Amino acid sequence: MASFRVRGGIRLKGEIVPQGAKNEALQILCAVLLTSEDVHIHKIPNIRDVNKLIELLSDMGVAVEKTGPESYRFNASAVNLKYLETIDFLKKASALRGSVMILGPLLSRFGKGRISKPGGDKIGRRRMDTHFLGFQKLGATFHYDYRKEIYHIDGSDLTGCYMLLDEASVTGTANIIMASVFAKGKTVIYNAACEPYIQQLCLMINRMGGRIAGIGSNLLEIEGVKALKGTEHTLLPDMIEIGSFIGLAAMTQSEITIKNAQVNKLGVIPDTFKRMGIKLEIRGDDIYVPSQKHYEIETFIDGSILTIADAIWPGFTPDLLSIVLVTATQAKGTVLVHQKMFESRLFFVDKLIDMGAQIILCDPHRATVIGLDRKYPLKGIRMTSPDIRAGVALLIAALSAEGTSVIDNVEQIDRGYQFIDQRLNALGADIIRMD
Ligand SMILES: CC(=O)N[C@H]1[C@@H](OP(=O)(O)OP(=O)(O)OC[C@H]2O[C@@H](n3ccc(=O)[nH]c3=O)[C@H](O)[C@@H]2O)O[C@H](CO)[C@@H](O)[C@@H]1O
Ligand SMILES: C=C(OP(=O)(O)O)C(=O)O
Repeated sequence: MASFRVRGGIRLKGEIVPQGAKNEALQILCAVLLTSEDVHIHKIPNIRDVNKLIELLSDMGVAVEKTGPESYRFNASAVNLKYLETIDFLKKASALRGSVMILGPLLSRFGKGRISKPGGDKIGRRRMDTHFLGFQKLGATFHYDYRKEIYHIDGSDLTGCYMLLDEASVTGTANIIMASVFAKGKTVIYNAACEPYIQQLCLMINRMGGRIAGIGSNLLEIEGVKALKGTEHTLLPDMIEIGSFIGLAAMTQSEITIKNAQVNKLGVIPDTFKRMGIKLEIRGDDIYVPSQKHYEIETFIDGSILTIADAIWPGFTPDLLSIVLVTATQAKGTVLVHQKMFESRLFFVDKLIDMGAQIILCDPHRATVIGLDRKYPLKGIRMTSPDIRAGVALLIAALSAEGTSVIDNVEQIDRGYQFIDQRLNALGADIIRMD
């Protein structure tokens, strides 16, 4: 288990380029299974979850060639379906959440798929009903082996249909889109997730010869095609990393320019941080965050306490609420953070409270933060990173704190943030990785 030793209280300065998006990468990598031709992908982040998925694809027989520092070429013309029967496959697939999205392409191209219960953050119940209900509507049969925790899916003759998803699941929507690209006739998916990464997946499939309409909305229409060809695809910058850098800059009074942020794809993220009083300047496609001693959280127009809550896109992503929460600890004012989607994602606040933050955990979904307005700095402590985003929230807290902190279990952070210690040290931070 690796740890970070962090000396806090240093102001950072400089430019940082966001990595390619983790959650887009996981969808796009699974989509290489849809064709026997080459798929060339750029801006692939060098992070644990993505590397594990690439390794899994390679073990499945996908030819993987690294063509540049952040580029890979994939060819899935010789997928070894026998590998899906092995313990090794089940073990590797269950190491991350994103692996669940190999099911859709396997089902549509080979008529069957199999996967063990996927991993990912332990942030509450993470059901997958939407995925399997969608596959079943297309005509697939589904079987769950409770004892072994293995999902089996079969269906060589999928037929397009109308379906209203029970919830706008992100990975569920990606899976059903990929399952339906070769289905006979038209598939209509209503209540589809429509975040930029899903849009990117649809655009990529259309470049491969797919016929998806309604991209960007929650009503997708997919005309089945016989086959898909190869393509080239560049991932978007990671919006969660961008939001994390905004919070980091505010907390540490740093002057940071986030380069090439594709600002028009960030939805309400910049405005949400602005409502916390953080000054941001959009300069071309960069986000400039000046060094700010104070930032004051707005109230609602009627004077009541601001609530920042997650919602499906175009709402505010749940993956940034831990960052909002930590950033609020040094703001002036009060905010209610409402994590509606996940039920175990706010428990990390006990570490922030130990550091001196004023937070009331109202219930598993809601925490009220009373900002300290820098009257007292947080104090460095030893802590463990419980999940990827809480891990980065703790890192931000440690960077702003007085004294030294140690964060254990930083493998959680490495799941989603590429060389974060080195990249922040390049801006002046003092983070030492201890293996
Ligand atoms: C690999 C990947 O891409 N992971 C992301 C993906 O996970 P993932 O696709 O697993 O998450 P889902 O969108 O399925 O659901 C997330 C949570 O929100 C709940 N829910 C979802 C939709 C809805 O309309 N109502 C509702 O309550 C679900 O029950 C679940 O508890 O999307 C989540 C929600 O943006 C992100 O936190 C994860 O980082
Ligand atoms: C929850 C997350 O990841 P995963 O779905 O892979 O667990 C996340 O990226 O914040």
